[in-house]
Amino acid sequence: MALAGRAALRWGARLPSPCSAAGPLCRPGWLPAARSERPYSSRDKEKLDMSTYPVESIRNFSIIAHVDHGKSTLADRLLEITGAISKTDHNKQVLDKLQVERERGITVKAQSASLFYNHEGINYLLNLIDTPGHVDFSYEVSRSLSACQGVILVVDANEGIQAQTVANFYLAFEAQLSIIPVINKIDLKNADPERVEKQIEKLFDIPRDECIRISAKQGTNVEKVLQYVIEKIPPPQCNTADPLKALVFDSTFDHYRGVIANIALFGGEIAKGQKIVSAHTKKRYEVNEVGILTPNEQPTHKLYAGQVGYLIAGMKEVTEAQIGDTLFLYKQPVEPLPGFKSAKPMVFAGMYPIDQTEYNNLKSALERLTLNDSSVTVHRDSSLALGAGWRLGFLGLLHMEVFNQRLEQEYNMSVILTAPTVPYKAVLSSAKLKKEYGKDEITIINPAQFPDKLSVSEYLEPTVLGTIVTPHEYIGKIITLCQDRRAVQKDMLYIDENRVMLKYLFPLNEIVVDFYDALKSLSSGYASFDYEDAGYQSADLIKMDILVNGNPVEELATIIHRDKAYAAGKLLCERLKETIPRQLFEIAIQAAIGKKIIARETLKAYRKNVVAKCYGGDITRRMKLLKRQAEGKRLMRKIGNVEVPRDAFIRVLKRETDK
Ligand SMILES: Nc1nc2c(ncn2[C@@H]2O[C@H](COP(=O)(O)OP(=O)(O)OP(=O)(O)O)[C@@H](O)[C@H]2O)c(=O)[nH]1
Repeated sequence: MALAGRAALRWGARLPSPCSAAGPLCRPGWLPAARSERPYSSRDKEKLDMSTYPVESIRNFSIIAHVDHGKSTLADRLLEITGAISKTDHNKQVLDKLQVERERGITVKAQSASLFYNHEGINYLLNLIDTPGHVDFSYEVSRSLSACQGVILVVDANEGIQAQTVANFYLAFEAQLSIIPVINKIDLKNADPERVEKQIEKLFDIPRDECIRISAKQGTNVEKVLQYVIEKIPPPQCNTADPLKALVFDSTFDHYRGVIANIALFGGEIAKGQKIVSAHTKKRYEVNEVGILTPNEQPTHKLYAGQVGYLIAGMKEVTEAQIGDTLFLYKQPVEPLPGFKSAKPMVFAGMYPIDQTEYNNLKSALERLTLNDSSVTVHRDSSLALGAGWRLGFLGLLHMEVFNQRLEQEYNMSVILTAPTVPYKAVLSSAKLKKEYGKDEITIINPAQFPDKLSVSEYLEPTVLGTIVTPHEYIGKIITLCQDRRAVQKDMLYIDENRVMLKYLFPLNEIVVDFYDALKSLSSGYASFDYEDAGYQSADLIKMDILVNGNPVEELATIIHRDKAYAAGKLLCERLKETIPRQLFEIAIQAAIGKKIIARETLKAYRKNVVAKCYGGDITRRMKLLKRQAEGKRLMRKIGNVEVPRDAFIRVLKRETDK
């Protein structure tokens, strides 16, 4: 079932059409004023006429904020005020459609909704694009912004400006969008909107009297937000008389209808039956359906310049509706709009079926899920211990966890994920390797590909510029944590008397796994963190192998900075010792760099008491049994046949053991 359809069933979101309001689905809570402002439709799926909304009446905007500051709650209120959804408890966070979003209370995939609103006698079409707040999904934020002329910047009245508030502000500022600062949660006991206004003025140079104080939860002042949207955000600058120019800013996959592309029209109009061309792939399509999201799909006769909606045109894969692509009419080419930077995977991990007989099912689940999430990269891979699988690239660790959770929940697949690694690089010096790869520099996403030091002139590691916002009492501990993670301080600024913003250059691999957890725990949850790509730097990297009775365990190999190898090797050996069951012979668990052993744990033999029944009488029999047991042990050691149950590796590889 389409996401939109599923959302409608589960949360009762529906259209405020006159007919449905009187029908059996009718619930109290409709806002009568909103009904008359909406273009007439006698049935939900009947096509709407959007020609009554000229460019001047359109406002395209996004809500941006630090995680949990209340974007989705504010979006719900805006949807209620404009009558897009009914005011019931079932309609909490309507734009968070995925099960994982509802369970984790985070927005993963940006969603849009067209709202109809009458202000001072004029009907407006307000296109709201909800965006995710977590750092892993900032790629979604920047592409949502490209379809907007303004943003509502939501800041929690108690927490104040946080790391992602800063990052999101700059995304909007650099895109030259109008910014409406909104201070949310003023109903909280500890709310201090005045302090937050001062922070906004100091950091973003926005006069404090331009901030709106609201409670999205209770609906206080939310109408004022809509008023500001109309007054402060300019309408899009475009013309319906121009040739069609549509920006694809998102796409989803529906099993029945193929790709559904979210588009923003920067010129012209689009309707069913028109032939369109993708500027990126040069492929031609015939439009099957256009419409708006209310937030469910609502077909329209046409979409006009300035409007935001969806398009279905027989595209079979999400890659055909490339995010950032421009669509134009066949034989009426236009200058393509500037595209976006494509999503760059930051974290790679191997993925294997728990049982190899599940390989094909997992393959098709992966294919279907990646159709909906084009930011995941997939390459086939295989491992001696885990069999055939894939190496996947994710935007960050949360993205990896969310993807895994979606595989389990939406496709009923349980998988093994190997230890995450970041994309390292090696500048090759060996002529042989250069010839083999056809280039001088290679990216290493799998420790198995790590080239030997002798064939490399330099290893490089990815870095990020991290922003930390914290109450000042935690600064000391945070600075120690950052230094421990090999980070270099770049800036430090007091945003008010007791809040500090720190900027650090981090090696990416030092923050991907548990940095955020460590930061949260040492600041009692008060410090926030965000980061952006900062290129590569030279690093003393090595490949660390884990050996079990002298045999390397391929999937436990990691690429690591030399200074960190000893501690990491020791930890892995200890963990393995805990997870491998004792056997009839002794097991050596070692961490090694090349031939050099850097850590060792010994798992003592489980000494089966083979002579227990001999009552000390028959010495010959006793000796014979002991000899046989020793032979058994030697044989096992000799062939290195350590019986490690599969789930022992899984427990070591899975991140739960990191804690
Ligand atoms: N007291 C109070 N709580 C609020 C208010 N607005 C939102 N909340 C609560 O704050 C929490 C986070 O709200 P969300 O709307 O999910 O936040 P978000 O910014 O969309 O979060 P992400 O989607 O994860 O980025 C929820 O528990 C809301 O109920 C408010 O005005 N007052």
